[in-house]
Amino acid sequence: MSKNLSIVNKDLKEERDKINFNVEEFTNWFYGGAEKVKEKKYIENYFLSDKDLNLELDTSYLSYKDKYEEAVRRSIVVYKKLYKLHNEMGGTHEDFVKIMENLRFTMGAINPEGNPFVLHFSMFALTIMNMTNDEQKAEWLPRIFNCNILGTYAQTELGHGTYIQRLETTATYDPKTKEFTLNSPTLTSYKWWPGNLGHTVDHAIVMAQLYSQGKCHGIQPFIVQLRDSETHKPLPGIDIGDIGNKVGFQTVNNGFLGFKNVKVPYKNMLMKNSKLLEDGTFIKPKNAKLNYGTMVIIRVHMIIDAACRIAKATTIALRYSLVRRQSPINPNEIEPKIIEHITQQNKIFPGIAKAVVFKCMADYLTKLHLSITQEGNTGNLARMPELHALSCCLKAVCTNEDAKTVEVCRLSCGGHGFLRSAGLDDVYRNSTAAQTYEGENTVMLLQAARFLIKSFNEARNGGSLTEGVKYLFDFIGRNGKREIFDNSINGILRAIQAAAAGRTYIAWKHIEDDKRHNSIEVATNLAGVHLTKAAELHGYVCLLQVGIEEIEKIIRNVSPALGLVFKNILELFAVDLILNKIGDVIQHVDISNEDIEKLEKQMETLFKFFRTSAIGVVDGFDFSDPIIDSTLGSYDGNVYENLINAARKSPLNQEDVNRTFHLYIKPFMKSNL
Ligand SMILES: CC/C=C\C/C=C\C/C=C\CCCC(=O)SCCNC(=O)CCNC(=O)[C@H](O)C(C)(C)COP(=O)(O)OP(=O)(O)OC[C@H]1O[C@@H](n2cnc3c(N)ncnc32)[C@H](O)[C@@H]1OP(=O)(O)O
Ligand SMILES: Cc1cc2nc3c(=O)[nH]c(=O)nc-3n(C[C@H](O)[C@H](O)[C@H](O)COP(=O)(O)OP(=O)(O)OC[C@H]3O[C@@H](n4cnc5c(N)ncnc54)[C@H](O)[C@@H]3O)c2cc1C
Repeated sequence: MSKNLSIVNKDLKEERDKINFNVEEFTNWFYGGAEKVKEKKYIENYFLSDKDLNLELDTSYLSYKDKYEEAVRRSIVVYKKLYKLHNEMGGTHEDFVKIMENLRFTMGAINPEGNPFVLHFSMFALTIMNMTNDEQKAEWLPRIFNCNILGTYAQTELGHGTYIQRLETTATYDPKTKEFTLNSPTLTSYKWWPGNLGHTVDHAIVMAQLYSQGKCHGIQPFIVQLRDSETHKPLPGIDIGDIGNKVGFQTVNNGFLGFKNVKVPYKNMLMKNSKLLEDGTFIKPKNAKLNYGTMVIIRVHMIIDAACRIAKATTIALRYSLVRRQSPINPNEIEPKIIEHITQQNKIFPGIAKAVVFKCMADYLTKLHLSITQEGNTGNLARMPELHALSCCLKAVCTNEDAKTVEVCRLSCGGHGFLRSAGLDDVYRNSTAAQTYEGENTVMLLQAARFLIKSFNEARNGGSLTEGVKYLFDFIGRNGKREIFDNSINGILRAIQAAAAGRTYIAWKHIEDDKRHNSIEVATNLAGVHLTKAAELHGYVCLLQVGIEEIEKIIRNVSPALGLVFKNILELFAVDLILNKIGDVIQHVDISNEDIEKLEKQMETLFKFFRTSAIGVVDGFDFSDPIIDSTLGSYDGNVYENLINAARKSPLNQEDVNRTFHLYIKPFMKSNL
């Protein structure tokens, strides 16, 4: 499945012949074991080989409406097969999760501009699983699982996406009728953005301000039916539609939604956290932020998505760079593969290292999320703020890096990178969307910075700190002295920690100084730029720290040859990071010009070593041709044939002369103006 049968370009073959580690061993690590790789390949093939999907059709040439309709048609083909496969596998919940995990990438190949049902299977189902009581689970989960109802997560409004405390949709409870009445009192209270909302789903989790006994009790989740289950017509009082063309996500069917006196039964308020008694008495949850739980889960999931988008983009950029020849380095020699230009290596190799380190972070964060959620289920919510801060911080840092890296990969493919058939545009659109959805990245960094400032205060007062921020003690302990740089991986980590702690101190001091003339809130706003920089640096500390810990474990468990590749990757990540953050480092670390020159030289040495492993690593990401979906990044490297074949499929090329010639061009040319 992963390799097509055409003859591989000789330049690419020559590269693969030189790989000095076992690519399959790397793939097994990336997907969590040989069994998981087998499963992935099976599931991918199971879906992608279905002729009913009609994947030959290039949907990018279709109209907005046709794209959506084709995406719905294809999704239904997939979901029917999903349930068939699930039954064949044994029908357990674990089987379902296994298929869904693998389907995530396959779905990208099937609906490159987004899945019109993605919210049903992610945020809608997750909210019902995590925020309902037992009775509600029993009522809703089977209907959701069987797709008897389809739903989305409707939180954001025209006027508010970030500051969700000020959402305006109201849900007013009447104990006499035991119903809520939902209203959108203003234009800005219209729900705006929820994926799949426009014309696809018939239900939604709606976040609305709960009013009971004359008081507002803040935003609460309600499950609301929006469309008739037979006719799919909007129910009375529901004003609903699609929000129109976007930068990407064209087939996700993001929608708008307004309510006018819509009645919702008492049992439809999700009651695991906050509770409303039938008489209208409100019972507060243990922590008001428990209702934000679905956002936290999705932010955690977004790290692996970022890793995989980078892996895909670097696969395309590297394979292309190994077959594209241009510009002799020595004037009398043949034109080299463009990867021989060291600037090209500088564009692509650090990206490959980021994909690997982000994958380590995704695994770490998934485990942390599980353990903190389990603690939460026993009533211990102490580590919720830590998880919130970490997931916000890494969501922002990883998706920012993701969008930047994917764009650099596009640029590294020169003009051909600008073609849709190169496959980098959809990856970029998804990356840049991820910078905004599930919490805008600046806002996410500011949330993480709140935790950093609190921890800094704690450290100053001799309190205790969570593991990930203990480096703040080192900064305080140095008492104004700079960290001395040493050129080892741990030395680089300490330097980034010193930069993060130093920037946290600058932000803290800024706030303390401003507090003399302003409120703490105003002072915090004025320190905003420092706060976001501190949180960003903290994100890099976490990535490097987890990267070091995880890769040390990996090296102990893989063959020596692959171990060397991992060591090389970790060093690439670390040296690239410190060189990119050198301004911040210089402020807080005793690092000389010679040290910096040494780091720059080290980067060149690392590139030299990685030059032979790079193709093995990207092949090891194991994206099959249908998933990579790129004229420049196919396994065989036959880019020029792929490009001309793709161009010939342009709708304009289906006839020699376009009608506009006779209609407009010829009369214009003959008119003598
Ligand atoms: C697997 C498949 C994956 C995805 C599907 C793929 C594609 C689908 C595509 C897109 C889906 C996109 C879906 C969406 O975008 S849904 C909408 C998402 N919206 C947001 O993310 C909104 C962002 N805003 C917020 O999250 C909050 O407003 C806030 C910025 C966190 C601020 O909240 P607020 O109540 O106003 O809090 P503050 O008064 O500012 O107090 C902060 C205080 O609260 C603590 N806090 C906040 N959140 C949490 C939490 N979740 N857990 C624990 N604690 C929390 C925070 O730490 C701080 O504490 P202090 O002690 O400092 O006061
Ligand atoms: C592709 C896509 C899919 C989406 N899917 C869904 C969905 O399924 N369901 C759903 O409910 N929502 C969805 N959303 C909405 C999304 O979650 C919000 O757009 C996002 O949380 C950002 O909020 P906003 O649009 O209000 O941005 P704003 O908050 O208006 O941001 C505008 C600017 O203001 C700045 N800003 C705002 N507040 C602060 C602050 N406190 N401090 C400093 N700067 C600030 C931001 O940094 C930014 O630069 C989706 C959005 C997109 C783009």
